[in-house]
Amino acid sequence: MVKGVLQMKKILVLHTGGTISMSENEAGEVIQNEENPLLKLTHHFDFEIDLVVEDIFNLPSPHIAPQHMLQLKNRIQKAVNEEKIDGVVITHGTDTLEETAYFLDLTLPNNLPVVLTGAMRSSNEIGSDGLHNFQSAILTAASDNAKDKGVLIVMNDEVHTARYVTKTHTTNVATFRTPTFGPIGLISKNHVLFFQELIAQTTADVNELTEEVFLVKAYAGMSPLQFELLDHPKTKGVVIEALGAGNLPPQTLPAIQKLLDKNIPIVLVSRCFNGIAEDVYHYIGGGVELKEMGVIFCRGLNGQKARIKLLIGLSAGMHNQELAEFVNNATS
Ligand SMILES: NC(=O)C[C@H](N)C(=O)O
Repeated sequence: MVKGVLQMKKILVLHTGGTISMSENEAGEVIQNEENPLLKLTHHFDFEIDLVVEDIFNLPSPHIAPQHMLQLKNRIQKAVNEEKIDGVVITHGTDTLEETAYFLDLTLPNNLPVVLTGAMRSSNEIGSDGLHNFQSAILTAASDNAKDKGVLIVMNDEVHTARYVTKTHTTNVATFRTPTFGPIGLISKNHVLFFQELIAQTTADVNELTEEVFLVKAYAGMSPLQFELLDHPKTKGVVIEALGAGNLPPQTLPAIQKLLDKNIPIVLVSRCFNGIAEDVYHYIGGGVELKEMGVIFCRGLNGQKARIKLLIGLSAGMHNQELAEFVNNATS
């Protein structure tokens, strides 16, 4: 590098598939492409950022599994160690984007910006949001202010954290929201502006993944049968989206106790869209009783992210108290 000359930022772009890389056919169906249309469109960008582009997968995001997330983590770690990159952008289908983002948030120790984005309208639809979101994600990944903020999601001119963002609408371009406290930043034209940041969390390195961590949702009159069926040698952990502040129908308790007696960790979040689950209610099936039974309360995460956290804790070899503290998500 010549002294006094600013070096161009180098951003690793990993395309994984999703609507952002798809097109609509004549029948109005959204289909996969052999070649990512974004590759042909980047000449529209007028910033000087060196993009190192890789089609790591070409999958609709319902086909993405924790094994793919692990592959992404390993690829990013390799780039950090060997390729002198300044940031990473991952394009991804939106259906499971929050799970991949949170997996990376929990497993990548570095402070480098890692930004995920996607699209709600495919590449040839009127008002397609893919190229714009891609550009915003690149600008964010190249921003010095995006360092040390954990993994970020950039969609529709907003910057959200992997920890608390969620997909809230099936089709609307403003689908990604953080119900608890909103986005942490905004994209205003080509400027990335941050307004708040999260308290740091514990990360865990994983090289292999535990299988069979389940997610179940509670409902009025819930049958204990669902928990009885989970009493299986392959079951490694269960996350329950409980009612309200963290309560369950009383008839489910004996089956849950049986799982706990077998040392299967049971993690509880709320099925509510907003707020945290806590041991507030003291009646049969209330949070106080569930906590006394040994159910782990996970604060503020939704069910799918609590499942990723339990999966990572178990995969990192954590048990009992250590696992409970990791999954609890408490910072005080
Ligand atoms: N908007 C999208 O990307 C949704 C698509 N079904 C996916 O997740 O791959």
